[in-house]
Amino acid sequence: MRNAHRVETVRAAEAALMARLPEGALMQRAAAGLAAACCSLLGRVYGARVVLLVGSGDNGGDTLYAGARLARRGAGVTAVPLGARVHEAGLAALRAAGGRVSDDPFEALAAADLVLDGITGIGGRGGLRPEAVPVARAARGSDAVVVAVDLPSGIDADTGEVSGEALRADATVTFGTYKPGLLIDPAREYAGAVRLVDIGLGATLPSVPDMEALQHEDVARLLPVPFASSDKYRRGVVGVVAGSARYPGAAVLAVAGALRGGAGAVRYVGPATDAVLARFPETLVHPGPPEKAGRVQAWVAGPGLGDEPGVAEVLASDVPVLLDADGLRDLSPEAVRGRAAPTLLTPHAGEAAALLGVERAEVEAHRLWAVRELTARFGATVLLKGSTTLVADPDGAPVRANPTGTPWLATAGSGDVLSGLAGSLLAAGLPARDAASAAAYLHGLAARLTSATATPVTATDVAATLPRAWSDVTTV
Ligand SMILES: NC(=O)C1=CN([C@@H]2O[C@H](COP(=O)(O)OP(=O)(O)OC[C@H]3O[C@@H](n4cnc5c(N)ncnc54)[C@H](OP(=O)(O)O)[C@@H]3O)[C@@H](O)[C@H]2O)[C@@H](O)CC1
Ligand SMILES: [K+]
Repeated sequence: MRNAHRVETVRAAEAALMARLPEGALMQRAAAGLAAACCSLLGRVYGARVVLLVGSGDNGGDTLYAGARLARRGAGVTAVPLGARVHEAGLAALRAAGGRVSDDPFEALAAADLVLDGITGIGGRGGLRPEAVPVARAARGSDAVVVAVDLPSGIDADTGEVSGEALRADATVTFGTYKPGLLIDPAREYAGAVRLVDIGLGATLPSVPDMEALQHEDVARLLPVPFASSDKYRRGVVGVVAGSARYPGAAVLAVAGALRGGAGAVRYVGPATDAVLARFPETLVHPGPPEKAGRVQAWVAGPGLGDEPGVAEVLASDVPVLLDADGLRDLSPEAVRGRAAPTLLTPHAGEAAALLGVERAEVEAHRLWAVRELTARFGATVLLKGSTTLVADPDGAPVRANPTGTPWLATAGSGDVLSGLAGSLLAAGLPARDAASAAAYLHGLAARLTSATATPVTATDVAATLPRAWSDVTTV
C-alpha cells in the first residue's frame, strides 16, 4: 500500500520524532536520501552541473545539504536563492563543500544537467510566486533533469490542486510519506516519478493514513478466489441493466467487464439481449424488468441505458447496486440514502458536476473535494473517474487514488467495462470501496498492458486484456 498523509499529520509526526533525535537529524536523513536519488538519476556525479533553486524554508535547507553532498562527490553545484531568507546552515555547508551561489538563475540553468526544486515544500501556500515563475519555466525548458524536493513547488500538498503555476518535475523525491497531492491530479502530473525516502517517520505517523493507493499485492489480496465447493451462485451473480436500442454496445461492454470480474454468472436485463448473446453466449439474459429476472448478488445499472427503465427497480432491491452513466442522471440523494445495502456511484467529471450542480472544470480542479462531497451527499461509495480515479467511502475510510490510470482510457465505452467489472466484484462479495478500487486498478492496468506498444486502445481491447491484468496482479 502506498500511504499518504496530510501536512498537518506530517508536521505532528515530525515534531514527535524530532523530540527523540539530535537537532538537524531529520534534515540530514532527508538530504542524504535526496542526494542518493540524484546520484542514481545522474549516473556520473563527478563533473555534473547541478543547480539548486532555493526558497526561504526547510525545503531549501534539504536542497542545500543535498547539494553539499553532491559537491563533495565532485559535482559543480550552484545555488540560486529565490526567497527573502535562506537556510543559513545549509548554505554554509554548501559553500564549505565547494558549492557557489549565483543570482542569475537563467545563466545557471542554461548549462545544468540536474535541477533541484527546493523553492517550497509542505510549507508552500498557493502557486509559485511571480518571481519564481520564469525560473521554473526556464528549468522546465532546459535540458536538465528536474527533481522536485518533497513535492513540486506550487502544488497543494493536501488536495492536489494547483492554483496558478507550479514547477513541472521529471521526478519527485518525497520524505517520510507520500503527500495526497502527489497522488491526485492535476498536481500528480507535475511530480513525475515519485520516490519515497524513509526518514524514520513511520514510527510516529498514525497507522491509518489520510489517503492511500493500492499496489499489486493489495489488489491480489482483494480479488476473489473460487473454492473447490464454489458453484456459480456462491461465486455471485451480477445483474447488468444496460443498453438501449440506441446504445446496444454499452450493454455488450458492461457484460464484457462483468464476465471478467470473478462473479460466477452474469445476468443481462434489457433490450440488447441479441447483441449480448451474439458476443457472449455464456450470459443469462432476460428482457426485464429486473425484479423478474432472477436472483443476483449485485446490480449494475446505467451504461447506455438512455431512457429505458430499471434504475428505480434495482435501487429498490436489497443487494449492492452500482450506478453509472444514465443511471446517474437526475439521481436524487434520497433515492440512495435510504438503501440498506451498499450503493456505488461511478461518475466521470461531467456526471459528477451535474450531480453536484457545478461546472465540470470545478470538479476537475478539485477532485478530492468533489468525490468527498458526493459521498457525503449521497451516503454512497463514489468512484470518480478521470486522470486519477478516486474512491471515497461514506464511513470515512482513507480516500483511495488509483495509480494505474493512463490517458488511453479516455475512450468510448471504457467506463461501461469498468462498471461491469466493479459490479462483478461487488457480486463476488467485495465491500463497495474494495470492489471500486480493485476494479479501477485492473482496468487501468489492462489499458496500460494493451497500450504498451503506444497504440490507441479500444474499450473492447481493455475488456479482453482484463484476464492478463488479473494474472499480472495475482502472480507476483
Ligand atoms: N516535516 C518533515 O517531516 C520534514 C520536513 N523537511 C523539509 O521541510 C519542508 C518544510 O519546510 P518549511 O516548513 O520550512 O516550509 P517550506 O515548504 O520550506 O516553505 C516555507 C516558506 O516558503 C515561503 N513560501 C510559502 N509559499 C510560497 C510560495 N508559493 N512561493 C514561494 N515561497 C513561498 C514562506 O516564507 P515567506 O517567503 O512567506 O517568508 C514559507 O515560510 C518539507 O517540505 C521538507 O522538505 C525535512 O527537512 C525533514 C523532515
Ligand atoms: K519543492
